[in-house]
Amino acid sequence: MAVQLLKKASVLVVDDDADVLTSMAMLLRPEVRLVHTEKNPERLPALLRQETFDLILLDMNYHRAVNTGNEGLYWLQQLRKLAPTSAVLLITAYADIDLAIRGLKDGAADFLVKPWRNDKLLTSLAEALSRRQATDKPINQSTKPTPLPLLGESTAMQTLRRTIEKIAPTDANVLILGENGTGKDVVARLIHAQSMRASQPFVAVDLGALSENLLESELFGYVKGAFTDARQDRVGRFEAAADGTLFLDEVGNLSLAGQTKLLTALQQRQVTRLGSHTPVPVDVRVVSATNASLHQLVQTDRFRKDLVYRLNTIELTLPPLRERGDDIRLLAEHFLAQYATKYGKPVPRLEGRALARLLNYRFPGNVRELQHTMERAVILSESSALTAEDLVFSSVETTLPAGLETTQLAELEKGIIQKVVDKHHGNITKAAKELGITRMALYRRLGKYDL
Ligand SMILES: Nc1ncnc2c1ncn2[C@@H]1O[C@H](COP(=O)(O)OP(=O)(O)OP(=O)(O)O)[C@@H](O)[C@H]1O
Repeated sequence: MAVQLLKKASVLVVDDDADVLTSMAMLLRPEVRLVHTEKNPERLPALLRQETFDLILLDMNYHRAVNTGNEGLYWLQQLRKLAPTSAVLLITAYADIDLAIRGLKDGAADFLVKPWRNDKLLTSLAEALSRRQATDKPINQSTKPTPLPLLGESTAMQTLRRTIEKIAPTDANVLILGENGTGKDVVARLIHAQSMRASQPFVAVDLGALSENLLESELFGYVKGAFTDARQDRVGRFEAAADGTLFLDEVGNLSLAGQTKLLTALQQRQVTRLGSHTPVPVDVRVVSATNASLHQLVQTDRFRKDLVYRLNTIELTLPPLRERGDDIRLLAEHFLAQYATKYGKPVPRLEGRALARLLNYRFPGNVRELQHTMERAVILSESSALTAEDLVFSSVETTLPAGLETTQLAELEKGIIQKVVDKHHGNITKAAKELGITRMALYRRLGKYDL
């Protein structure tokens, strides 16, 4: 049945690598009804106005843009508007699996890791088609992926959920603070889903991943001819989010120049595309998030106070996972069940010593780190019980002896930072990633400890 579906399917492959397009076309042509390849994603709007495809294979990395894959996420969002009935499969490099998972949350049907296995690719395509038929409705319908649940029964999480219920419908701008992986993205989506704008777009922009010169064109768009590569008009994220919610992630990473541009757009409630002189009014609700201490950045003149006031009409702070008590167990069991289902295994029982290890660990990467730890453990576990040995943490584990003094803690932190930075030969981005903190936070600590 799945094979028959595939035979009738029309497939669009979008990748700026001509070799990939050629090999995809060769592989797919005998298996499907029609294959169309496209090297330039900018041409998608025109193409999709004329033709519909059952499946779209979308590469996540484009060489022309900064290689963060966000170009891929951007096009995924566009595809959900341009081709809401198509199932979109992402093609990604192994290192970008997190991004692909984000893509799944944003409505992609599945993802494939390069280099792909041909049989696996065909199976994924067939499965995406049958899922699409089974639901009998567009897979990527509208711009509203169902928000993920915000789990947790700790007092902090219960209060947070009540606050979200209260503030979501108010249209006030919300600033979400919290360490990496504490659930800021989940909260932003929940606010949108519970707001009056829920049927309108939710558009996320990762400001931490945008270089200074891309910032304006990404946020405000451009008109044809604004710069060499601007071959046609393109809307920016502000306009794409019109009447909906604009989620500014990692807002603490904005340069001062970027802050001024953002503030002007928010104050005037309008944007001017690069190369144009005509401002366009836009009505967006802004939800922003950062793991930096914005207030500290304000004190040291690295973040504009007036911009903070624009963003933080309501301020939410997500507690680190290590302060959420029994939520660690609750979330661990949730992820165990989730990944056991995903990988077709029976749900393993969490052994007492494994739980103790989880409760003792600091989780610098918070819920995301717990999630990855559980996924890895499910994949690797070979018995019905998950033992302490099955847990592999992605950063250095520190079991703190009782009664440890603050100075000792600082020494310990210094030692860990030194170790991880050395391990990555001074590569701050990689070291910060392993430590589960932002680059800025790592720089601050390097300064603090004189490293
Ligand atoms: N309370 C929660 N319940 C269930 N899943 C959660 C919860 N909090 C976070 N997660 C999951 O943990 C992962 C990380 O969450 P999220 O991306 O929202 O964190 P974040 O604070 O935005 O991270 P970053 O600062 O790195 O952007 C996601 O997969 C999310 O679904």
